[in-house]
Amino acid sequence: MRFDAITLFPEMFDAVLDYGITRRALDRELYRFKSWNPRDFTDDPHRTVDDRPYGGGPGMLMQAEPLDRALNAVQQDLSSENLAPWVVHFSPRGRPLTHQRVMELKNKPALVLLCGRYEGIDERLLQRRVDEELSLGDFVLSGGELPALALMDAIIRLLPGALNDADSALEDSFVNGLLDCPHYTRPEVWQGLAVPEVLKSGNHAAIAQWRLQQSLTITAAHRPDLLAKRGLSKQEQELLAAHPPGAP
Ligand SMILES: CCN(CC)Cc1ccc(CNC(=O)c2csc3nc[nH]c(=O)c23)cc1
Repeated sequence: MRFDAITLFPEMFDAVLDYGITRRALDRELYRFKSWNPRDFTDDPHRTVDDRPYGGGPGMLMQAEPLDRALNAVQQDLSSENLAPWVVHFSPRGRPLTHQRVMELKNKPALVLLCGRYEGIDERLLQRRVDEELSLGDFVLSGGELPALALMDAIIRLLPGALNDADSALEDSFVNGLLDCPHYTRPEVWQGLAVPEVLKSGNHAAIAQWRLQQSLTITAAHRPDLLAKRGLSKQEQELLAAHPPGAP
C-alpha cells in the first residue's frame, strides 16, 4: 500500500505517522508514504500557490497549475511501479468518511491524498484530476491534512501485520455495529470507584453478556441511528430493555 500526500504542510504527516501503530507499520514496510509540496512545482520566486477567488468572496484559493504539476509527478512516480493512482480530495463538501469506505479504499494499491488549504482548490483541477471527495464530518477544519491522516490511520490499522492482536481490529465497534463497552484496568479501586464485579468473576459468558449489554445501552444513548441500521436479536432486545439508556 502506498500513500502520496499533496500538501503545503508535509511535516504534519511525519509528525503524526512517526508514532505508534503507523510507525511500526512503516518499519514493517506494510505501507509507504511520500509527500509532495505544491510549492516545489511553482516557477515564481515567491513560490505562489494561491490567488484570489473570481467573483469575490473571503479568503484565497489554491491554483490549479502547481497541483496539476504535483499530480503529474506523483503519477510518473507511480507508473514506474505500475501503480494506478486513486486521487482522493479531502473537502468539507465531500462524502462523509465511513468504515465501509475505509474498507474499500484499503484495497487500492496507491492512494493520492490531495489536501486543500485556504478556502479550497480551483474547481477545474478537481474536475480533471480527482476521483472522489471525502469529508471527515460536519465541522470546519483548517485544511485537508488531518482528514487525510485520519484516513491513513484507519487504513493502516487494517493492513495485515499492523496489529499484533488481530482481534482488536475486528472487534472495533464499527465492525459489530455497536459502540464500545467500558474498559477497566488496575487498580481494582481507584478514587473509591471499584471495577464491576462481573469482570473479576472469570465467568467468560457473563463477562461477554455484560459487555454486550453495555455496548447496547451506550449505542442506544449516543447513536440510536446505528441501532436502527443494525437491528437487534431477541436476546439483545431483552438486554437493552433490562438496561435502558439514561446516563449522559
Ligand atoms: C466558505 C465555506 N467553507 C466550507 C465549509 C470554506 C472552507 C472551510 C474550511 C476548509 C478547510 N477544510 C478542509 O479542507 C476539509 C477537508 S476534509 C474536511 N472535513 C471536514 N471539515 C473540513 O473543513 C474539511 C475549506 C473550505
